Amino acid sequence: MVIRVAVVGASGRLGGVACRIIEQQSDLELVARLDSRSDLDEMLGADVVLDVTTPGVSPTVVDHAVRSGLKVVVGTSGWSEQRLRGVRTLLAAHEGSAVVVVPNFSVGSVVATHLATIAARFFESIEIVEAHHAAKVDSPSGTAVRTAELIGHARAELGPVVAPHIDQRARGQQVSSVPIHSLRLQGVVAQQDVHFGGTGEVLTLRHETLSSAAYEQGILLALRASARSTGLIVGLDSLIGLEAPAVAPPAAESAP
Ligand SMILES: NC(=O)C1=CN([C@@H]2O[C@H](COP(=O)(O)OP(=O)(O)OC[C@H]3O[C@@H](n4cnc5c(N)ncnc54)[C@H](OP(=O)(O)O)[C@@H]3O)[C@@H](O)[C@H]2O)C=CC1
Ligand SMILES: O=C(O)C1=N[C@H](C(=O)O)C[C@H](O)C1
Repeated sequence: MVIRVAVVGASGRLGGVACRIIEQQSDLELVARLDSRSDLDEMLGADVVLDVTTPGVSPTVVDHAVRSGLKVVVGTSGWSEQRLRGVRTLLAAHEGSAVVVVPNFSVGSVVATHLATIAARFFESIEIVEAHHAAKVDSPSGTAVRTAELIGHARAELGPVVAPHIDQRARGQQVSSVPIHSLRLQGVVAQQDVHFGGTGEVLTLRHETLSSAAYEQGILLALRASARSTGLIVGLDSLIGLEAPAVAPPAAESAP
């Protein structure tokens, strides 16, 4: 079966990558390319909508797609736990729909975040430093927010991390108690370091995106999974054989 895909945000950096690789697949057909001048109804001939827009626009795209009976893959950042709660409510009223929210399409990033959730139990001093290209409009990154949320969940029984002097602006923005520091630098694609401080030791988990080619495999995985799934899936974890993050109620919500 050929999966018909509409890309919203097709004229953007990630949208361009997505359109190119979708067109190279025999089981995917790119049926619509939408940008900021498009009418969202242009997505209606598709089976799956890929949203790669902006954090402000993304909820409208998801809402429109789900209410139109389409499945959605969301690559756009900004989907914190709070925002995901709204999707759960929306999906409950639209049985058969699927929303796959992927904070990071890079497999290495998913593995790094998974490792961070393991390390989180062994350190009470944890901070994230993320760096992105200078054109990125949002901060902290969606990946960093998700990583912090999952660290917070992994430490649910241990309590918040220790973040001294957090009232000082240069100490970062806290998400689930974890301070996040954002750099926006020319020359960078994307990088995230999660630092774990212990007694006489520091563990650092670094993931570096060297080019947008890192997103290609994950985009295809998510598109194919969305077509055969119902409910909410967050992250590529369950699609690459890692245990799905426990932050969202898992089994009842996804059926890939
Ligand atoms: N999950 C992941 O692995 C990755 C996620 N991202 C995220 O994806 C998102 C997009 O990133 P990037 O491609 O760099 O951003 P760009 O700024 O390059 O592209 C944004 C796209 O959104 C479109 N757009 C803006 N407003 C609307 C609207 N109202 N309706 C429809 N389309 C609209 C723009 O269209 P126009 O050209 O007309 O303005 C453009 O095509 C960001 O949130 C980013 O963080 C990025 C890389 C990887
Ligand atoms: O804007 C980007 O470039 C990226 N955005 C995502 C994020 O906010 O985490 C994913 C990746 O880091 C690239």
